[in-house]
Amino acid sequence: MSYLTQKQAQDIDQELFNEYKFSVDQLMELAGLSCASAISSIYNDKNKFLKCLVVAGGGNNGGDGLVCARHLKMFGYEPTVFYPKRTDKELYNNLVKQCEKMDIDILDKLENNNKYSDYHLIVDAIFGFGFNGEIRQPYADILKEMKKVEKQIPIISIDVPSGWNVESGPDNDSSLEPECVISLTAPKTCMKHFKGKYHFIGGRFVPDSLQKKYNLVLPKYSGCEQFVKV
Ligand SMILES: NC(=O)C1=CN([C@@H]2O[C@H](COP(=O)(O)OP(=O)(O)OC[C@H]3O[C@@H](n4cnc5c(N)ncnc54)[C@H](O)[C@@H]3O)[C@@H](O)[C@H]2O)[C@H](O)CC1
Ligand SMILES: [K+]
Repeated sequence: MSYLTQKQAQDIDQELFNEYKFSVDQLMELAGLSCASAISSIYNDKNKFLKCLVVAGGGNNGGDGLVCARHLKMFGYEPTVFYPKRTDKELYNNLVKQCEKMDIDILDKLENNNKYSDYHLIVDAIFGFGFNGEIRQPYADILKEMKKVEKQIPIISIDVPSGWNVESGPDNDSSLEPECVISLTAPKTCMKHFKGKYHFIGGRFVPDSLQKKYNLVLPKYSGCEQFVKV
């Protein structure tokens, strides 16, 4: 199977926008839908897994999380979004509005009466392939708190486990160990270090010609599925 460097992931992303003329909203919708679909294929028992906390960062990974929350709600879950630093751009403002109109709470803070342990699943949509350097606040503290509950509450990371170096993977004691990762387009090289239970590929929007250009060898999607298990 192919693994992408950070630059390859960014190049493919740019090519999808510039040469293939997709808009970011389109790809984000398919990415978020594939994540919610993969999640519901595994964590399908609503008696055990109902309340989901989607932790969203300020970039497109966070946008995927906002879309994923909306689809989780459609699929019968009770998602809440923790969005500590909102990005004031039309795309993200609209995604927030869509969630609010679907009665999904968007929180700026998690407090004593609303904490990680109140949820059955945590969706990590903080950083994807745009992550670089040392983790800055407030995300450094947030990731530490998520780390504390990862043995009790399954963490599902969208595209890249947040805080991992996109290429070299986990690099310190506070690196998350998600139970499930949904790699979008193709896994990044950090996923060679993944030791969790479930790895999916999602984001079914890469045309054959682009797949050939980058020599991507990936598991094949079946039928009309939005995700494929690795
Ligand atoms: N082609 C695809 O596969 C698509 C994937 N999508 C998703 O988009 C992300 C990549 O999005 P991008 O906006 O480029 O970057 P991120 O969201 O990963 O991160 C940027 C965000 O994070 C901040 N940041 C970066 N480093 C740090 C740090 N060390 N400390 C704190 N904050 C940091 C930065 O300032 C930005 O706010 C990809 O992974 C997929 O999830 C698209 O949705 C569709 C196409
Ligand atoms: K992530």
